[in-house]
Amino acid sequence: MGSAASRVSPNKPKYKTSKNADKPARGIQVFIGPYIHSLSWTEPLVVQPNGVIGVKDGKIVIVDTAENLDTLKASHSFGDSDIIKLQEGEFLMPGLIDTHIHAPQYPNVGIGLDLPLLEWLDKYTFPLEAKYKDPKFAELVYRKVVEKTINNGTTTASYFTTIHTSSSEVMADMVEAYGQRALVGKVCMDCYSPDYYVETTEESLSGTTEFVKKILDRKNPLVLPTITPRFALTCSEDLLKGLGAIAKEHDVHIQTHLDESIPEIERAMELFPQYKNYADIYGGTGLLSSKAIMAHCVHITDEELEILKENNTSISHCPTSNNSLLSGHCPVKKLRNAGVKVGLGTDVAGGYTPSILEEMRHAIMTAKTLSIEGRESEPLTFREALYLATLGGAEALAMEQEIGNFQVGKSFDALVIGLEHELSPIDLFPESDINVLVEKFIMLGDDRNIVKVFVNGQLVKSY
Ligand SMILES: O=c1[nH]c(=O)c2nc[nH]c2[nH]1
Repeated sequence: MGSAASRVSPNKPKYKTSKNADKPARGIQVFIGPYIHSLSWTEPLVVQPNGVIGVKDGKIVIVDTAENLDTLKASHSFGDSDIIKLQEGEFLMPGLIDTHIHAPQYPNVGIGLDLPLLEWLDKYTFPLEAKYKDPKFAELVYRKVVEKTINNGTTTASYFTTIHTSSSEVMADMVEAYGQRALVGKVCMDCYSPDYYVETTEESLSGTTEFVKKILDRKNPLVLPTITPRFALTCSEDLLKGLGAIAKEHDVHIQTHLDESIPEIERAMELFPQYKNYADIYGGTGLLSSKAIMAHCVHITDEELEILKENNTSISHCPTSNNSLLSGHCPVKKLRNAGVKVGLGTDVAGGYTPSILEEMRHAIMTAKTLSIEGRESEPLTFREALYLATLGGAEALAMEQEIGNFQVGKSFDALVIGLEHELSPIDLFPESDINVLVEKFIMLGDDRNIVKVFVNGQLVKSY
C-alpha cells in the first residue's frame, strides 16, 4: 500500500479478487511453470518450459529449473506450501513497461484522431488538460487510468500529467495507492500555449521544484518524479535551462517529445534558430542525460541520433500514436541497432490504446511496412517486440538494474499469462507448446489473458 502521504485509496476493481491483493507476500513464494524473458536486444528470447522462480520481500531470489527443485528446497528453506504451480496454458513473463503515457488525456482515448499533432493539441488536448485545475476531476480520471493500465499488465509507466502541481500529486497518490511503479511528471509550458492553459516561467519552475521535493520526500522507491517540459514549442529557453538545472540538482528523470512530426520540427527550429537541430535544443539546455526519455523520434536525423548516443539518452517508440496522428513511421529497429536505448509507449491519447501489448503489435506492423518500403533492413520479430516492451523499456527508463527481466536481485514485476481459462479470446489446438502460447499471446492476447499482475512482489491484479 502507499505511504502515509497517499490521500486516495484503491477501489476494489472487479478483477481484484485475491483477499491478500494489497499485502506483500510474507516469506518466500516459489512459482513453478514456464517462464519467458529477454536477456538483451541481441540475445534470443529465453523460453523455459520448466522453470522455478522464487520471490522474497518483493525480490527475485531464485531463477532455476524444476529438475533442481529438491536442492532448491533445501538451500532456500521452502516447502510445498510455499509453491505456486502455474496451471495448464499459463506462463510467467516480466511486467510491461509503458515509457510514455499522458494520464490526463485518458478521457479522449479512442476519439478525436482526425487531425495531425499540432492541430490535435489545440482542438482536443489542451482544452481537456486545462480541466485538471480541479483535483477532483484529476482523481476521477487518474483512478481509471491506473486501474486500466494495471489491468493491461503495465507494471511500470512514465506518466505526463498537466501543468497543475496539486493534481499531479493526485496522480502520484493514485499510483502509490494501487501499487504501480511509476515516474510522474508535472508538465511545463510557459509560452506559445493557449491563454487558458499556460503558466509563467517562474510558476513552472517553482511548481516543478515543489513537486519533485514532495515526491522524493515520500521515499517510496516505486514512485519517482520526472522533469517534464512538454516540448520545445511550448517552453522558453529560460524554462528549458531552469528545468535542466532542477533535473541535475536532484538527479531525476526527464521526459519530453522530440522529432514527432515535420511541422513540429520546423516550428522548433523557427523558435530556436541558435541551436543546430531539435535534439541540440534539449542538449544545449541540459535536458539530455542517461535518465532522459525522448518520445517519438520519428524523423530523427543521424546527427541527432549521435547526440542522443553521446548523452546515453533513450527513445520511447509510440507506433500507434505515430499512425493515429499521421506523424510518420519510426524506424525502430534501425534506432535500436544504432545503439540507442528504446522502449515502447502507448502515448495515450495520441495512441488510442492503453495496452503495451497492442503497442507491440503496432511496432511489428510498422516495421513490416518500413521493410517493404526498404526503410528498415528487416522486420521486427515478436521476440524483439517483447524485448522492447520489457527489458528495453527498463533500459530506456534507466531502471534495468531493478526491473525488465527475471534475474536474481531484481524486483519481481511480473505477469501470469493464461491462455486456457474460460475468458481467453484465443483458441488453442493440440500440441501447442510454450512457444506457440507466447506467440499467440503477443499477436492475439488481451487483458483477459493477463491473469495476475505483480509489482515488487505485490499482487496488484488477480482474476
Ligand atoms: O503525442 C503527443 N502528445 C502530446 O500531448 C504532445 N505534446 C507535445 N507533443 C505531443 N505529442
